[in-house]
Amino acid sequence: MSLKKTLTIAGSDTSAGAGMQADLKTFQELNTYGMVALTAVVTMDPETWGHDVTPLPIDLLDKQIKTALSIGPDAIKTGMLGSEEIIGRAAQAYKDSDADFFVVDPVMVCKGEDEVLNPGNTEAMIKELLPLATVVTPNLFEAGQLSGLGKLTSIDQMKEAARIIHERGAKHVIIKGGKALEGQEAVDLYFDGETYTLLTTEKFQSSYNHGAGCTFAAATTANLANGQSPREAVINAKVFVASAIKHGWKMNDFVGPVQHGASNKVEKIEVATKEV
Ligand SMILES: Nc1ncnc2c1ncn2[C@@H]1O[C@H](COP(=O)(O)OP(=O)(O)O)[C@@H](O)[C@H]1O
Ligand SMILES: Cc1ncc(COP(=O)(O)O)c(C=O)c1O
Ligand SMILES: [Mg+2]
Repeated sequence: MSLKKTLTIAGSDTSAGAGMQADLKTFQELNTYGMVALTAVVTMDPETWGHDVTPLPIDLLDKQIKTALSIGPDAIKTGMLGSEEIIGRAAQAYKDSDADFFVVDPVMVCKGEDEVLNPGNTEAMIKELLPLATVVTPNLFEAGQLSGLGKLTSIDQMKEAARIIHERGAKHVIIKGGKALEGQEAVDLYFDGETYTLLTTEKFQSSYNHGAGCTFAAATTANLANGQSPREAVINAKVFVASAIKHGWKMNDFVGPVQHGASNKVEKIEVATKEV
């Protein structure tokens, strides 16, 4: 049987835990043929690990998308897009493709929420990406922005945010409580337009989880391409990422990436589900 093809439109994280590197590693672990159209390159200052984002020329992105679409991806994922123009290109790429699935990881900032957002990007994601999304995978902060509710701190607020994001066109919404939601467990909320389901694992160490979000969305993309329903795809993506976080490792004094292959090679973490 031939492999399903998965395409990420995303940035390069030179430290290789997140971004298109995480996507490709995950696509490979989950038995798809992973492809990339690169938007930007993120480099780090070795002394401070301060991030520097260098966008690629837009015509180079256009050429990559044209090449990748000619190969025929079955599912497309977006990661760091960075500008309204690129958000528009990602939306158009999905429309121009024959892909059946579009997974939008609405990356707004790399880590934390202390950086200034570009409000134009959020507006463009709401207008151009959400109406096309098979699944959208915001973290707590991004869900607050996409819903317009601001800071979210409870499951009830996450449900309200998921309802609004669904109303804005995303067919399936998963809000990652993850490391940001208080408590002993890592809780994500899944909404399919009818039912709210909590997906829960133990909360593992939070120091070495760089790339968790990208890995989760990439696993969802590969699972959809391989025929899983959106519900199965997100549950199994959480198995994949929770295992990767448990076995995350210290890279240097600043960062530790998840271990993308842990679910296949070390252990599979169980995910509990509960309707709320
Ligand atoms: N410390 C942790 N232990 C277990 N799971 C976690 C932990 N931190 C995040 N996760 C899970 O990893 C996935 C990615 O979430 P998160 O790290 O919040 O995303 P992002 O990297 O986009 O901010 C979610 O399924 C979340 O619940
Ligand atoms: C290129 C790129 N994309 C996406 C992200 C977001 O990563 P995460 O999976 O931690 O949300 C980062 C963070 O460093 C990045 O460098
Ligand atoms: Mg993220």
